[in-house]
Amino acid sequence: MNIEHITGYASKHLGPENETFAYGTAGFRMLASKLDPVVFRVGILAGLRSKALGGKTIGVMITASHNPPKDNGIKIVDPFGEMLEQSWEAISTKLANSHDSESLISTIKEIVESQKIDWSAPSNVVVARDSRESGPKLLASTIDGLKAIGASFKDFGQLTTPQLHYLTRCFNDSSFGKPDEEGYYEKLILSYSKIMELWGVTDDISITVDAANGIGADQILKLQKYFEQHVKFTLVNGSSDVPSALNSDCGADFVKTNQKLPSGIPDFEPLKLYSSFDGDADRVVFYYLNKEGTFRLLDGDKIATLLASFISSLLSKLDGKSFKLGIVQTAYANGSSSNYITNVLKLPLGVTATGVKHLHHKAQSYDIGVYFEANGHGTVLFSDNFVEALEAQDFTPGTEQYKAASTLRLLVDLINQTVGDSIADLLAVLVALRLGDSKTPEEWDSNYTDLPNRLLKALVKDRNQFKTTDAERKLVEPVGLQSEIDEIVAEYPGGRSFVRASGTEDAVRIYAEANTIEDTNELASRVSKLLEKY
Ligand SMILES: CC(=O)N[C@H]1[C@@H](OP(=O)(O)O)O[C@H](CO)[C@@H](O)[C@@H]1O
Ligand SMILES: [Mg+2]
Repeated sequence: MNIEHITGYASKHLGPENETFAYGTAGFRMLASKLDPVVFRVGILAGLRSKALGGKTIGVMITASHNPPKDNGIKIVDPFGEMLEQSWEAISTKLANSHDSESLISTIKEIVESQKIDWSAPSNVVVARDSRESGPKLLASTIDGLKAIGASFKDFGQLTTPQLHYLTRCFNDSSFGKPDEEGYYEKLILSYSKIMELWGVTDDISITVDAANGIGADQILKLQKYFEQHVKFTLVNGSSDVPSALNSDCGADFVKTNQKLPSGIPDFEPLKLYSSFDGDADRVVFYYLNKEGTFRLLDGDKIATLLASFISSLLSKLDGKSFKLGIVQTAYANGSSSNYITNVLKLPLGVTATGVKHLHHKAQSYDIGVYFEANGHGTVLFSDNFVEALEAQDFTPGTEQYKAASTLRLLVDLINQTVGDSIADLLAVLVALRLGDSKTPEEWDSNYTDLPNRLLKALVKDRNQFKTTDAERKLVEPVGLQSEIDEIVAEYPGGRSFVRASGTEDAVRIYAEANTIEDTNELASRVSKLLEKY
Protein backbone atom coordinates (compact mmCIF):
# COMPACT_ATOMS: atom_id res chain seq x y z
CA MET A 1 0.00 0.00 0.00
CA ASN A 2 1.49 3.33 -1.04
CA ILE A 3 0.31 5.52 1.82
CA GLU A 4 1.86 8.71 0.47
CA HIS A 5 0.14 8.21 -2.86
CA ILE A 6 -3.24 7.82 -1.12
CA THR A 7 -2.79 10.76 1.23
CA GLY A 8 -1.64 12.89 -1.71
CA TYR A 9 -5.02 12.40 -3.34
CA ALA A 10 -6.89 12.51 -0.04
CA SER A 11 -5.58 15.98 0.74
CA LYS A 12 -7.74 17.26 -2.15
CA HIS A 13 -10.86 15.58 -0.75
CA LEU A 14 -10.87 16.12 3.00
CA GLY A 15 -14.20 15.44 4.69
CA PRO A 16 -16.19 17.87 6.82
CA GLU A 17 -15.62 17.78 10.58
CA ASN A 18 -19.21 17.69 11.70
CA GLU A 19 -21.02 15.63 9.15
CA THR A 20 -21.99 11.96 9.26
CA PHE A 21 -22.83 10.09 6.08
CA ALA A 22 -24.66 6.78 5.80
CA TYR A 23 -24.87 4.25 2.95
CA GLY A 24 -28.66 3.84 2.71
CA THR A 25 -31.19 2.14 0.43
CA ALA A 26 -29.88 4.11 -2.52
CA GLY A 27 -26.21 4.47 -1.55
CA PHE A 28 -25.15 7.98 -0.48
CA ARG A 29 -27.53 10.69 -1.59
CA MET A 30 -27.58 14.36 -0.61
CA LEU A 31 -26.87 17.90 -1.80
CA ALA A 32 -24.27 17.57 -4.56
CA SER A 33 -22.20 20.31 -2.93
CA LYS A 34 -21.50 18.02 0.04
CA LEU A 35 -20.62 14.91 -1.92
CA ASP A 36 -17.03 15.44 -3.02
CA PRO A 37 -15.29 13.74 -0.06
CA VAL A 38 -17.89 10.95 -0.13
CA VAL A 39 -17.47 10.04 -3.80
CA PHE A 40 -13.67 10.06 -3.44
CA ARG A 41 -14.00 7.51 -0.64
CA VAL A 42 -16.51 5.45 -2.61
CA GLY A 43 -13.92 5.28 -5.41
CA ILE A 44 -11.46 3.81 -2.93
CA LEU A 45 -14.08 1.46 -1.58
CA ALA A 46 -15.12 0.15 -5.00
CA GLY A 47 -11.46 -0.61 -5.68
CA LEU A 48 -11.17 -2.44 -2.37
CA ARG A 49 -14.37 -4.39 -3.03
CA SER A 50 -12.96 -5.53 -6.36
CA LYS A 51 -9.69 -6.59 -4.74
CA ALA A 52 -11.64 -8.46 -2.06
CA LEU A 53 -13.38 -10.42 -4.83
CA GLY A 54 -10.11 -11.24 -6.59
CA GLY A 55 -10.43 -8.53 -9.25
CA LYS A 56 -14.06 -9.04 -10.27
CA THR A 57 -15.44 -5.88 -11.88
CA ILE A 58 -17.41 -3.58 -9.58
CA GLY A 59 -19.75 -0.80 -10.78
CA VAL A 60 -20.07 2.74 -9.49
CA MET A 61 -23.05 4.89 -10.48
CA ILE A 62 -23.31 8.61 -9.79
CA THR A 63 -26.99 9.51 -9.66
CA ALA A 64 -29.71 10.86 -7.43
CA SER A 65 -32.51 9.31 -9.46
CA HIS A 66 -35.76 11.26 -8.98
CA ASN A 67 -34.32 13.77 -6.49
CA PRO A 68 -34.23 17.49 -7.32
CA PRO A 69 -31.44 18.80 -9.59
CA LYS A 70 -29.33 20.18 -6.73
CA ASP A 71 -28.88 16.67 -5.26
CA ASN A 72 -26.64 13.88 -6.36
CA GLY A 73 -25.61 10.49 -5.07
CA ILE A 74 -23.40 7.49 -5.56
CA LYS A 75 -23.88 3.75 -5.26
CA ILE A 76 -21.85 0.61 -5.73
CA VAL A 77 -22.90 -2.33 -7.91
CA ASP A 78 -21.71 -5.86 -7.15
CA PRO A 79 -20.30 -8.20 -9.85
CA PHE A 80 -23.58 -9.78 -10.90
CA GLY A 81 -25.20 -6.40 -11.32
CA GLU A 82 -26.79 -6.58 -7.92
CA MET A 83 -26.81 -3.99 -5.16
CA LEU A 84 -23.76 -3.90 -2.89
CA GLU A 85 -23.73 -6.76 -0.38
CA GLN A 86 -25.27 -5.61 2.89
CA SER A 87 -22.21 -6.18 5.10
CA TRP A 88 -20.27 -3.75 2.91
CA GLU A 89 -22.82 -0.98 3.47
CA ALA A 90 -21.50 -0.58 7.02
CA ILE A 91 -17.92 -0.68 5.69
CA SER A 92 -18.80 2.06 3.17
CA THR A 93 -20.36 4.15 5.91
CA LYS A 94 -17.24 3.82 8.04
CA LEU A 95 -14.95 4.83 5.18
CA ALA A 96 -17.17 7.77 4.16
CA ASN A 97 -16.88 9.11 7.70
CA SER A 98 -13.11 8.82 7.87
CA HIS A 99 -12.71 12.48 7.19
CA ASP A 100 -8.98 13.23 7.56
CA SER A 101 -6.05 11.45 5.91
CA GLU A 102 -5.01 9.70 9.08
CA SER A 103 -8.40 8.13 9.80
CA LEU A 104 -8.83 7.35 6.11
CA ILE A 105 -5.60 5.32 6.04
CA SER A 106 -6.42 3.54 9.27
CA THR A 107 -9.91 2.62 8.02
CA ILE A 108 -8.48 1.33 4.73
CA LYS A 109 -6.03 -0.82 6.73
CA GLU A 110 -8.89 -2.06 8.90
CA ILE A 111 -10.93 -3.06 5.82
CA VAL A 112 -7.95 -4.79 4.22
CA GLU A 113 -7.44 -6.77 7.40
CA SER A 114 -11.08 -7.63 8.20
CA GLN A 115 -11.84 -8.62 4.60
CA LYS A 116 -8.52 -10.45 4.19
CA ILE A 117 -7.73 -8.40 1.09
CA ASP A 118 -4.59 -9.22 -0.84
CA TRP A 119 -3.30 -5.74 -1.71
CA SER A 120 -1.58 -7.05 -4.81
CA ALA A 121 -4.88 -8.44 -6.18
CA PRO A 122 -6.18 -6.72 -9.32
CA SER A 123 -8.94 -4.18 -9.02
CA ASN A 124 -11.41 -3.37 -11.80
CA VAL A 125 -14.16 -0.78 -11.68
CA VAL A 126 -16.62 0.62 -14.22
CA VAL A 127 -18.07 4.07 -13.58
CA ALA A 128 -20.90 6.10 -15.08
CA ARG A 129 -23.10 9.04 -14.20
CA ASP A 130 -26.55 10.31 -15.05
CA SER A 131 -27.10 13.71 -16.70
CA ARG A 132 -26.89 15.91 -13.59
CA GLU A 133 -24.88 19.12 -13.79
CA SER A 134 -22.75 18.11 -10.79
CA GLY A 135 -21.92 14.74 -12.41
CA PRO A 136 -18.62 15.49 -14.22
CA LYS A 137 -16.93 16.99 -11.16
CA LEU A 138 -18.09 14.19 -8.88
CA LEU A 139 -17.02 11.61 -11.42
CA ALA A 140 -13.53 13.14 -11.50
CA SER A 141 -13.34 12.93 -7.70
CA THR A 142 -14.50 9.31 -7.76
CA ILE A 143 -11.74 8.57 -10.26
CA ASP A 144 -9.25 10.25 -7.90
CA GLY A 145 -10.29 7.64 -5.33
CA LEU A 146 -9.70 4.84 -7.81
CA LYS A 147 -6.31 6.25 -8.81
CA ALA A 148 -5.36 6.68 -5.16
CA ILE A 149 -5.33 2.92 -4.66
CA GLY A 150 -4.19 2.08 -8.17
CA ALA A 151 -7.45 0.51 -9.36
CA SER A 152 -8.03 -0.05 -13.09
CA PHE A 153 -11.19 1.63 -14.26
CA LYS A 154 -13.29 2.33 -17.31
CA ASP A 155 -15.37 5.49 -17.49
CA PHE A 156 -18.58 5.03 -19.50
CA GLY A 157 -19.67 8.67 -19.26
CA GLN A 158 -23.43 9.16 -19.19
CA LEU A 159 -25.61 6.07 -18.77
CA THR A 160 -28.84 5.08 -17.11
CA THR A 161 -28.43 3.26 -13.80
CA PRO A 162 -29.61 -0.08 -15.26
CA GLN A 163 -27.16 0.24 -18.15
CA LEU A 164 -24.31 0.46 -15.64
CA HIS A 165 -25.70 -2.62 -13.85
CA TYR A 166 -25.84 -4.42 -17.21
CA LEU A 167 -22.21 -3.54 -18.02
CA THR A 168 -20.96 -4.57 -14.60
CA ARG A 169 -22.56 -7.98 -15.09
CA CYS A 170 -21.19 -8.35 -18.64
CA PHE A 171 -17.62 -7.77 -17.48
CA ASN A 172 -17.97 -10.67 -15.04
CA ASP A 173 -20.18 -12.94 -17.11
CA SER A 174 -19.56 -12.77 -20.84
CA SER A 175 -22.65 -14.87 -21.58
CA PHE A 176 -24.78 -11.94 -20.35
CA GLY A 177 -23.94 -9.66 -23.27
CA LYS A 178 -21.37 -7.46 -24.94
CA PRO A 179 -19.76 -5.16 -22.36
CA ASP A 180 -20.49 -1.85 -24.05
CA GLU A 181 -23.42 0.49 -24.56
CA GLU A 182 -24.09 -0.83 -28.03
CA GLY A 183 -24.29 -4.36 -26.65
CA TYR A 184 -27.06 -3.21 -24.31
CA TYR A 185 -29.21 -1.86 -27.17
CA GLU A 186 -28.48 -4.84 -29.39
CA LYS A 187 -29.58 -7.32 -26.74
CA LEU A 188 -32.88 -5.49 -26.23
CA ILE A 189 -33.63 -5.03 -29.88
CA LEU A 190 -32.73 -8.57 -30.86
CA SER A 191 -34.91 -10.18 -28.21
CA TYR A 192 -37.84 -7.79 -28.82
CA SER A 193 -37.70 -8.24 -32.58
CA LYS A 194 -37.44 -12.02 -32.34
CA ILE A 195 -40.51 -12.19 -30.11
CA MET A 196 -42.52 -10.12 -32.58
CA GLU A 197 -41.33 -12.22 -35.50
CA LEU A 198 -42.23 -15.41 -33.67
CA TRP A 199 -45.79 -14.14 -33.30
CA GLY A 200 -45.96 -12.77 -36.81
CA VAL A 201 -46.36 -9.15 -35.68
CA THR A 202 -45.28 -6.75 -38.40
CA ASP A 203 -46.91 -3.47 -37.40
CA ASP A 204 -45.09 -0.83 -35.35
CA ILE A 205 -46.17 0.09 -31.83
CA SER A 206 -46.13 3.77 -30.83
CA ILE A 207 -45.48 4.95 -27.31
CA THR A 208 -44.86 8.34 -25.74
CA VAL A 209 -42.06 8.50 -23.18
CA ASP A 210 -41.73 11.31 -20.64
CA ALA A 211 -38.02 11.03 -19.82
CA ALA A 212 -38.09 13.44 -16.83
CA ASN A 213 -35.52 15.58 -18.71
CA GLY A 214 -32.96 13.01 -17.62
CA ILE A 215 -30.50 10.54 -19.10
CA GLY A 216 -33.35 8.28 -20.27
CA ALA A 217 -34.06 10.88 -22.98
CA ASP A 218 -30.64 10.51 -24.61
CA GLN A 219 -30.80 6.74 -24.37
CA ILE A 220 -34.27 6.50 -25.92
CA LEU A 221 -32.98 8.51 -28.87
CA LYS A 222 -30.02 6.13 -29.27
CA LEU A 223 -32.31 3.12 -28.96
CA GLN A 224 -34.61 4.54 -31.62
CA LYS A 225 -31.65 4.85 -34.01
CA TYR A 226 -30.99 1.11 -33.70
CA PHE A 227 -34.67 0.24 -33.62
CA GLU A 228 -35.63 0.93 -37.19
CA GLN A 229 -38.90 -0.92 -36.97
CA HIS A 230 -41.29 -2.35 -34.36
CA VAL A 231 -41.41 0.58 -31.90
CA LYS A 232 -41.82 4.30 -32.56
CA PHE A 233 -40.99 6.46 -29.56
CA THR A 234 -42.32 9.96 -29.08
CA LEU A 235 -40.05 11.67 -26.59
CA VAL A 236 -41.31 14.40 -24.27
CA ASN A 237 -39.46 16.11 -21.41
CA GLY A 238 -36.31 15.11 -23.23
CA SER A 239 -34.08 18.08 -22.31
CA SER A 240 -31.32 16.33 -20.38
CA ASP A 241 -29.09 19.35 -21.11
CA VAL A 242 -31.25 21.75 -19.07
CA PRO A 243 -30.13 21.02 -15.50
CA SER A 244 -33.02 22.75 -13.75
CA ALA A 245 -35.64 20.80 -15.75
CA LEU A 246 -34.64 17.40 -14.35
CA ASN A 247 -37.59 15.72 -12.58
CA SER A 248 -39.35 19.07 -12.52
CA ASP A 249 -43.15 18.59 -12.85
CA CYS A 250 -42.48 15.44 -14.82
CA GLY A 251 -41.13 11.91 -14.59
CA ALA A 252 -42.28 8.71 -12.92
CA ASP A 253 -42.02 9.95 -9.36
CA PHE A 254 -44.00 13.13 -10.07
CA VAL A 255 -46.75 11.17 -11.85
CA LYS A 256 -47.00 8.47 -9.17
CA THR A 257 -46.87 10.85 -6.20
CA ASN A 258 -49.28 13.43 -7.58
CA GLN A 259 -51.39 10.92 -9.50
CA LYS A 260 -51.62 13.30 -12.39
CA LEU A 261 -50.26 13.98 -15.87
CA PRO A 262 -46.75 15.38 -16.15
CA SER A 263 -46.33 18.77 -17.76
CA GLY A 264 -44.73 18.95 -21.16
CA ILE A 265 -47.07 16.67 -23.11
CA PRO A 266 -49.08 18.63 -25.66
CA ASP A 267 -52.43 17.28 -26.90
CA PHE A 268 -53.16 14.33 -24.70
CA GLU A 269 -55.16 11.80 -26.61
CA PRO A 270 -57.71 9.73 -24.69
CA LEU A 271 -57.26 5.92 -24.55
CA LYS A 272 -53.63 6.15 -25.70
CA LEU A 273 -50.81 4.74 -23.58
CA TYR A 274 -48.19 7.09 -22.12
CA SER A 275 -45.16 6.35 -19.96
CA SER A 276 -42.85 8.23 -17.59
CA PHE A 277 -39.28 7.36 -16.56
CA ASP A 278 -37.48 8.72 -13.52
CA GLY A 279 -34.25 10.74 -13.69
CA ASP A 280 -31.88 7.76 -13.99
CA ALA A 281 -34.32 5.56 -15.93
CA ASP A 282 -34.69 2.66 -13.53
CA ARG A 283 -38.40 3.23 -12.88
CA VAL A 284 -41.34 3.46 -15.22
CA VAL A 285 -45.05 4.09 -14.79
CA PHE A 286 -47.80 4.17 -17.42
CA TYR A 287 -51.06 6.11 -17.68
CA TYR A 288 -53.86 7.09 -20.01
CA LEU A 289 -56.93 9.26 -20.09
CA ASN A 290 -60.16 7.27 -20.12
CA LYS A 291 -63.23 8.13 -22.24
CA GLU A 292 -64.37 10.60 -19.61
CA GLY A 293 -60.98 12.29 -19.75
CA THR A 294 -60.00 11.07 -16.28
CA PHE A 295 -56.34 10.35 -15.58
CA ARG A 296 -55.74 6.65 -14.90
CA LEU A 297 -52.40 5.50 -13.47
CA LEU A 298 -50.90 2.10 -14.34
CA ASP A 299 -48.20 1.85 -11.69
CA GLY A 300 -45.69 -0.79 -10.58
CA ASP A 301 -48.45 -2.99 -9.14
CA LYS A 302 -50.28 -2.95 -12.47
CA ILE A 303 -47.03 -3.68 -14.34
CA ALA A 304 -46.33 -6.65 -12.06
CA THR A 305 -49.79 -8.15 -12.59
CA LEU A 306 -49.70 -7.56 -16.36
CA LEU A 307 -46.30 -9.24 -16.78
CA ALA A 308 -47.18 -12.07 -14.38
CA SER A 309 -50.46 -12.81 -16.22
CA PHE A 310 -48.67 -12.89 -19.54
CA ILE A 311 -45.88 -15.13 -18.24
CA SER A 312 -48.42 -17.36 -16.52
CA SER A 313 -50.35 -17.83 -19.77
CA LEU A 314 -47.10 -18.80 -21.54
CA LEU A 315 -46.21 -21.24 -18.75
CA SER A 316 -49.61 -22.91 -19.02
CA LYS A 317 -48.73 -23.90 -22.58
CA LEU A 318 -45.59 -25.81 -21.57
CA ASP A 319 -47.67 -28.85 -20.80
CA GLY A 320 -46.25 -31.33 -18.38
CA LYS A 321 -43.68 -28.92 -17.02
CA SER A 322 -44.45 -26.98 -13.90
CA PHE A 323 -42.56 -23.94 -12.68
CA LYS A 324 -43.12 -21.71 -9.68
CA LEU A 325 -44.07 -18.16 -10.62
CA GLY A 326 -44.37 -15.68 -7.75
CA ILE A 327 -44.83 -11.94 -7.24
CA VAL A 328 -43.05 -9.79 -4.66
CA GLN A 329 -44.39 -6.47 -3.39
CA THR A 330 -43.83 -4.09 -0.49
CA ALA A 331 -46.32 -2.69 2.01
CA TYR A 332 -46.91 0.22 -0.42
CA ALA A 333 -48.58 -2.08 -2.95
CA ASN A 334 -52.24 -1.23 -3.37
CA GLY A 335 -54.45 -3.67 -1.42
CA SER A 336 -56.52 -4.35 -4.55
CA SER A 337 -53.44 -5.54 -6.41
CA SER A 338 -52.52 -7.94 -3.62
CA ASN A 339 -56.09 -9.32 -3.59
CA TYR A 340 -56.02 -9.71 -7.36
CA ILE A 341 -52.72 -11.60 -7.24
CA THR A 342 -53.92 -13.96 -4.54
CA ASN A 343 -57.57 -14.45 -5.50
CA VAL A 344 -57.68 -14.07 -9.28
CA LEU A 345 -54.19 -14.85 -10.56
CA LYS A 346 -53.83 -17.33 -7.69
CA LEU A 347 -50.09 -16.75 -7.53
CA PRO A 348 -47.86 -16.85 -4.46
CA LEU A 349 -47.26 -13.36 -3.09
CA GLY A 350 -44.21 -12.33 -1.07
CA VAL A 351 -44.02 -9.07 0.86
CA THR A 352 -40.68 -7.52 1.84
CA ALA A 353 -39.30 -4.34 3.33
CA THR A 354 -39.00 -1.30 1.05
CA GLY A 355 -35.93 -1.14 -1.18
CA VAL A 356 -35.19 -3.09 -4.30
CA LYS A 357 -32.49 -5.25 -2.76
CA HIS A 358 -35.09 -6.87 -0.48
CA LEU A 359 -37.54 -7.54 -3.30
CA HIS A 360 -34.80 -8.80 -5.59
CA HIS A 361 -33.60 -11.26 -2.97
CA LYS A 362 -37.09 -12.63 -2.33
CA ALA A 363 -37.84 -12.89 -6.07
CA GLN A 364 -34.84 -15.19 -6.41
CA SER A 365 -36.69 -17.81 -4.37
CA TYR A 366 -39.07 -18.54 -7.29
CA ASP A 367 -38.37 -20.13 -10.68
CA ILE A 368 -39.71 -16.86 -12.03
CA GLY A 369 -39.99 -13.96 -9.60
CA VAL A 370 -41.82 -10.79 -10.64
CA TYR A 371 -41.07 -7.88 -8.34
CA PHE A 372 -42.18 -4.27 -8.50
CA GLU A 373 -42.45 -1.44 -6.05
CA ALA A 374 -45.67 0.51 -6.52
CA ASN A 375 -43.57 3.43 -7.78
CA GLY A 376 -42.58 1.43 -10.87
CA HIS A 377 -39.18 0.09 -9.88
CA GLY A 378 -38.86 -3.61 -10.58
CA THR A 379 -38.10 -6.44 -12.95
CA VAL A 380 -38.65 -10.14 -13.55
CA LEU A 381 -36.02 -12.67 -12.49
CA PHE A 382 -35.73 -16.02 -14.24
CA SER A 383 -33.76 -18.66 -12.32
CA ASP A 384 -30.88 -20.58 -13.88
CA ASN A 385 -32.88 -23.81 -13.50
CA PHE A 386 -35.76 -22.36 -15.44
CA VAL A 387 -33.53 -21.01 -18.23
CA GLU A 388 -31.76 -24.37 -18.52
CA ALA A 389 -35.10 -26.17 -18.74
CA LEU A 390 -36.23 -23.79 -21.49
CA GLU A 391 -33.03 -24.26 -23.43
CA ALA A 392 -33.39 -28.03 -23.20
CA GLN A 393 -36.98 -27.98 -24.53
CA ASP A 394 -37.53 -30.01 -27.69
CA PHE A 395 -40.96 -28.82 -28.79
CA THR A 396 -41.62 -28.94 -32.51
CA PRO A 397 -41.18 -25.57 -34.21
CA GLY A 398 -44.52 -24.11 -35.20
CA THR A 399 -46.42 -25.56 -32.22
CA GLU A 400 -47.97 -23.49 -29.41
CA GLN A 401 -45.57 -25.06 -26.92
CA TYR A 402 -42.57 -24.08 -29.01
CA LYS A 403 -43.82 -20.52 -29.35
CA ALA A 404 -44.45 -20.21 -25.62
CA ALA A 405 -41.08 -21.67 -24.63
CA SER A 406 -39.20 -19.54 -27.17
CA THR A 407 -41.03 -16.39 -26.05
CA LEU A 408 -40.13 -17.09 -22.44
CA ARG A 409 -36.48 -17.61 -23.36
CA LEU A 410 -36.44 -14.31 -25.26
CA LEU A 411 -38.10 -12.51 -22.34
CA VAL A 412 -35.13 -13.55 -20.19
CA ASP A 413 -32.93 -11.46 -22.48
CA LEU A 414 -35.39 -8.62 -22.90
CA ILE A 415 -36.06 -7.99 -19.22
CA ASN A 416 -33.00 -6.68 -17.34
CA GLN A 417 -32.00 -9.49 -14.95
CA THR A 418 -29.87 -7.22 -12.78
CA VAL A 419 -32.22 -4.44 -11.69
CA GLY A 420 -35.36 -2.46 -12.61
CA ASP A 421 -34.90 -0.81 -15.99
CA SER A 422 -37.31 1.75 -17.49
CA ILE A 423 -36.40 0.92 -21.08
CA ALA A 424 -36.45 -2.89 -20.72
CA ASP A 425 -39.62 -2.80 -18.61
CA LEU A 426 -41.30 -0.55 -21.15
CA LEU A 427 -40.51 -2.99 -23.96
CA ALA A 428 -41.68 -5.96 -21.86
CA VAL A 429 -44.99 -4.18 -21.19
CA LEU A 430 -45.42 -3.48 -24.92
CA VAL A 431 -44.86 -7.19 -25.60
CA ALA A 432 -47.35 -8.25 -22.92
CA LEU A 433 -49.98 -5.83 -24.22
CA ARG A 434 -49.52 -6.82 -27.84
CA LEU A 435 -49.46 -10.58 -27.24
CA GLY A 436 -51.34 -11.11 -23.97
CA ASP A 437 -55.03 -10.93 -23.04
CA SER A 438 -55.18 -7.23 -22.13
CA LYS A 439 -54.67 -5.38 -25.39
CA THR A 440 -55.48 -1.78 -24.51
CA PRO A 441 -54.66 0.47 -21.55
CA GLU A 442 -58.33 0.25 -20.52
CA GLU A 443 -58.38 -3.54 -20.59
CA TRP A 444 -55.15 -3.63 -18.64
CA ASP A 445 -56.55 -1.16 -16.10
CA SER A 446 -59.80 -3.10 -15.70
CA ASN A 447 -58.12 -6.15 -14.14
CA TYR A 448 -58.71 -4.57 -10.74
CA THR A 449 -59.55 -1.12 -9.38
CA ASP A 450 -57.03 0.54 -7.09
CA LEU A 451 -58.22 1.48 -3.64
CA PRO A 452 -57.91 5.22 -3.04
CA ASN A 453 -54.57 5.80 -1.31
CA ARG A 454 -52.48 8.58 0.21
CA LEU A 455 -48.77 8.78 0.94
CA LEU A 456 -47.77 11.53 3.38
CA LYS A 457 -44.52 12.56 5.01
CA ALA A 458 -43.95 13.80 8.55
CA LEU A 459 -40.86 15.46 9.93
CA VAL A 460 -39.92 14.13 13.34
CA LYS A 461 -37.08 14.82 15.75
CA ASP A 462 -35.50 11.40 15.35
CA ARG A 463 -36.77 9.01 12.72
CA ASN A 464 -34.59 6.21 14.12
CA GLN A 465 -37.03 5.78 16.99
CA PHE A 466 -39.55 4.30 14.52
CA LYS A 467 -38.85 0.57 14.46
CA THR A 468 -40.99 -1.84 12.46
CA THR A 469 -41.72 -5.53 12.00
CA ASP A 470 -43.80 -7.65 9.58
CA ALA A 471 -42.25 -6.23 6.37
CA GLU A 472 -42.54 -2.72 7.85
CA ARG A 473 -46.30 -2.97 8.21
CA LYS A 474 -46.31 -2.69 12.00
CA LEU A 475 -44.46 -0.47 14.44
CA VAL A 476 -42.83 -2.01 17.49
CA GLU A 477 -41.49 1.34 18.65
CA PRO A 478 -42.45 3.92 19.82
CA VAL A 479 -44.30 1.55 22.12
CA GLY A 480 -48.08 2.00 21.98
CA LEU A 481 -48.23 3.92 18.70
CA GLN A 482 -49.22 0.86 16.64
CA SER A 483 -52.31 0.18 18.78
CA GLU A 484 -53.36 3.82 18.37
CA ILE A 485 -53.04 3.39 14.58
CA ASP A 486 -54.96 0.08 14.70
CA GLU A 487 -57.84 1.69 16.58
CA ILE A 488 -58.21 4.41 13.96
CA VAL A 489 -57.87 2.00 11.01
CA ALA A 490 -60.67 -0.18 12.42
CA GLU A 491 -63.14 2.68 11.90
CA TYR A 492 -62.70 2.67 8.10
CA PRO A 493 -64.08 -0.07 5.81
CA GLY A 494 -61.25 -1.53 3.72
CA GLY A 495 -58.84 0.63 5.72
CA ARG A 496 -55.12 0.00 5.99
CA SER A 497 -52.44 2.34 7.23
CA PHE A 498 -48.84 2.06 8.35
CA VAL A 499 -45.98 4.29 9.41
CA ARG A 500 -42.26 3.76 8.78
CA ALA A 501 -39.07 5.78 8.68
CA SER A 502 -37.83 6.57 5.19
CA GLY A 503 -34.49 5.04 4.26
CA THR A 504 -33.64 7.85 1.84
CA GLU A 505 -35.00 11.01 3.48
CA ASP A 506 -34.97 12.39 6.98
CA ALA A 507 -38.70 11.82 7.40
CA VAL A 508 -41.36 9.34 8.43
CA ARG A 509 -43.82 8.13 5.78
CA ILE A 510 -47.52 7.53 6.38
CA TYR A 511 -49.45 5.33 3.97
CA ALA A 512 -53.23 4.98 4.04
CA GLU A 513 -55.86 3.36 1.87
CA ALA A 514 -59.59 2.76 2.30
CA ASN A 515 -62.71 2.13 0.25
CA THR A 516 -63.49 5.80 -0.43
CA ILE A 517 -61.36 8.87 -1.11
CA GLU A 518 -62.94 10.74 1.82
CA ASP A 519 -62.15 7.91 4.22
CA THR A 520 -58.61 7.60 2.85
CA ASN A 521 -57.88 11.30 3.34
CA GLU A 522 -59.36 11.29 6.82
CA LEU A 523 -57.48 8.13 7.79
CA ALA A 524 -54.17 9.51 6.50
CA SER A 525 -54.61 12.79 8.28
CA ARG A 526 -55.65 11.19 11.59
CA VAL A 527 -52.64 8.84 11.54
CA SER A 528 -50.37 11.81 10.69
CA LYS A 529 -51.78 13.67 13.68
CA LEU A 530 -50.60 10.84 15.93
CA LEU A 531 -47.05 11.70 14.90
CA GLU A 532 -47.20 15.29 16.08
CA LYS A 533 -46.00 14.34 19.55
CA TYR A 534 -42.75 12.98 18.07
C1 LIG B 1 -42.53 4.83 -0.64
C2 LIG B 1 -41.44 4.84 -1.62
O1 LIG B 1 -41.69 5.03 -2.81
N1 LIG B 1 -40.19 4.66 -1.16
C3 LIG B 1 -39.01 4.67 -2.03
C4 LIG B 1 -37.86 5.37 -1.34
O2 LIG B 1 -37.56 4.67 -0.15
P1 LIG B 1 -37.85 5.23 1.31
O3 LIG B 1 -37.09 4.29 2.21
O4 LIG B 1 -39.32 5.16 1.48
O5 LIG B 1 -37.35 6.63 1.34
O6 LIG B 1 -36.71 5.36 -2.19
C5 LIG B 1 -36.22 4.04 -2.47
C6 LIG B 1 -34.95 4.17 -3.28
O7 LIG B 1 -35.18 4.79 -4.50
C7 LIG B 1 -37.31 3.24 -3.18
O8 LIG B 1 -36.83 1.94 -3.38
C8 LIG B 1 -38.59 3.24 -2.34
O9 LIG B 1 -39.63 2.61 -3.03
MG1 LIG C 1 -34.25 5.84 -10.09
